[in-house]
Amino acid sequence: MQEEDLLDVLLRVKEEGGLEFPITNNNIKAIFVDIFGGGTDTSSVTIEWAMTEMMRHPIVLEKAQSEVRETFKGNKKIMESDLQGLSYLQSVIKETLRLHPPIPMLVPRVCREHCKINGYDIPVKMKLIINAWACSTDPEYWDDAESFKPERFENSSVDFMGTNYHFIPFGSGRRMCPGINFGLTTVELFLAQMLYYFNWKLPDGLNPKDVDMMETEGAIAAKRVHLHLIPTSYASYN
Ligand code: HEM
Repeated sequence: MQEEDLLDVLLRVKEEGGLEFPITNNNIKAIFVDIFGGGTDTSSVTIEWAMTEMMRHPIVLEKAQSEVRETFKGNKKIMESDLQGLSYLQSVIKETLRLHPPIPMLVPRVCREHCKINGYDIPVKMKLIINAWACSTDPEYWDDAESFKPERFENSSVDFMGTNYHFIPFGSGRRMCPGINFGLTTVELFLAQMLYYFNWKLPDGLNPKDVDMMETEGAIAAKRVHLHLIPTSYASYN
């Protein structure tokens, strides 16, 4: 029997009925709009920034590529179920999300209780915007905060599950990103495949230091100028 996908499950639950709040077709459509809206740009932007930072830091690229090629030596395909033990690549992804959180200002909040922060009174119902990027690049919490150093996450317990407030690329609290595992797996699988199957070069002898690092304006911090790279097939995988 064919496995059910998410749409099958939602339609089945709707048909079975018996829920206190029945699911409607409109609810199902809204869920898919949310998933596509929340899940596409965020993941693709993270992949592009990760590749950009690796191209700017050839030693990091070499280390991540060696890890992937060593782990999958002789494999023709890399499957999602094989993604274990790529600890350096995971540090590269964390460091990418630290410097380039795709939604740097998170989703706005409304204050439920009066509070005081740094001497400022925040009244009830005040709209608040949290700058996740400022948190994850704050020199008070991060050594050499503006440098791309995946090694800082090796042997470190800091993670992005929403309780280390200096690193919240997926937000925190009840509106935290529900797609965190899906997003991370997509990014990791894509990067592992790119590093495994291809060698990468910047075009026209471009110096790594000269890669454009400007961001677009808006809710999503994408790369203003897309990264252009030249891939060559890595023959040893077959
Ligand atoms: C690298 C990938 C991703 C990043 C960095 C990311 C980041 C975020 C952030 C920062 C928020 C706001 C959280 C807050 O304000 O506390 C958010 C919300 C959300 N994300 Fe993601 N996301 C990613 C992937 C995904 C994926 C793959 C999906 C779905 C398949 C998804 C679905 C959503 C949804 C539905 C919300 C709104 C949640 C709500 O308002 O209750 N995200 N995401």
